[in-house]
Amino acid sequence: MIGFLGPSGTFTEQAAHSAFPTADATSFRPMPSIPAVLDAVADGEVRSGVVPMENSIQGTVHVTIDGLLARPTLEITREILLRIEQHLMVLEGVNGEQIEEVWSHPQALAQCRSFIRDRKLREVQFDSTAAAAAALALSARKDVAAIGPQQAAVEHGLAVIENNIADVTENWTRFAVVRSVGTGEVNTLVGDGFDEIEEKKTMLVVTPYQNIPGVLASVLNVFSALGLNLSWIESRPTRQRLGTYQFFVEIQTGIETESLKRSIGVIEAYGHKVHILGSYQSASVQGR
Ligand SMILES: O=C(O)C(=O)Cc1ccccc1
Repeated sequence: MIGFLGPSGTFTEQAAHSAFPTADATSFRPMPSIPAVLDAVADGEVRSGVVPMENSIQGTVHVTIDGLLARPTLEITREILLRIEQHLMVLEGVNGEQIEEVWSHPQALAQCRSFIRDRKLREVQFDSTAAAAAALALSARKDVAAIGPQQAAVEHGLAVIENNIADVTENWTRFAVVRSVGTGEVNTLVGDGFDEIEEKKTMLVVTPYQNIPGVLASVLNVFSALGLNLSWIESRPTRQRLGTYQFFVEIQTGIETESLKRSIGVIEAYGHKVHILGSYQSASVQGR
């Protein structure tokens, strides 16, 4: 079973199908929210879960990475890159002039900020793009539009009245495939829907021993001293004290690389905690 941020018609559903192209339709299970997907994987209710992690316009999906921090038994096994196109959809027969309010996932709303501001629309947040589309279909409201993928309109019987309404046309989202640590599913590397496989990457969560000045720099210096490239970095509050952070660091090499193992050893010797969140193939962009 593969859990994904549902209902049917989400971008995440496309990412899930692209991660598991040979799985049959009954293997995919829509879930109502990102935490629900992560819980289902942590509880063993589904073997894998697919969630959005980062967007090229809007940045990190904090619900996802905070959810990973809160569930240390989860690991990332794959990343999927998907090109995103946001469309405006309404009930059959409604036209653009009637719209006063837009419904969608916060990331989708943020990607269409100029469009929403120009038209002076109110925003209402939903757990996913397709959840907004489904709610609109049920509500029968003529003053509301949903924002999301074409597929959300198809699945929920809405009409797309405007295409490509995001602020930037080159809009990419990175999704993570997660599973419970040690459940034995092997990273499948070739022939599984990727156009191209490049290199490996490793995601670490570093919890500093003390949040002293320069702690992040000292950790990053270890990677640079050992010649390792970083592809992503993000800090999140520890939730214990204002101004204290944990760091996500994604390194452009696999966990089996000697210099990475050595870096982790040095950082741990400083007294910091290092959690390996996953080591996976770096995905090239899909859908070109
Ligand atoms: O998968 C979806 O449809 C979501 O609601 C999450 C999302 C939102 C915007 C871009 C990519 C994924």
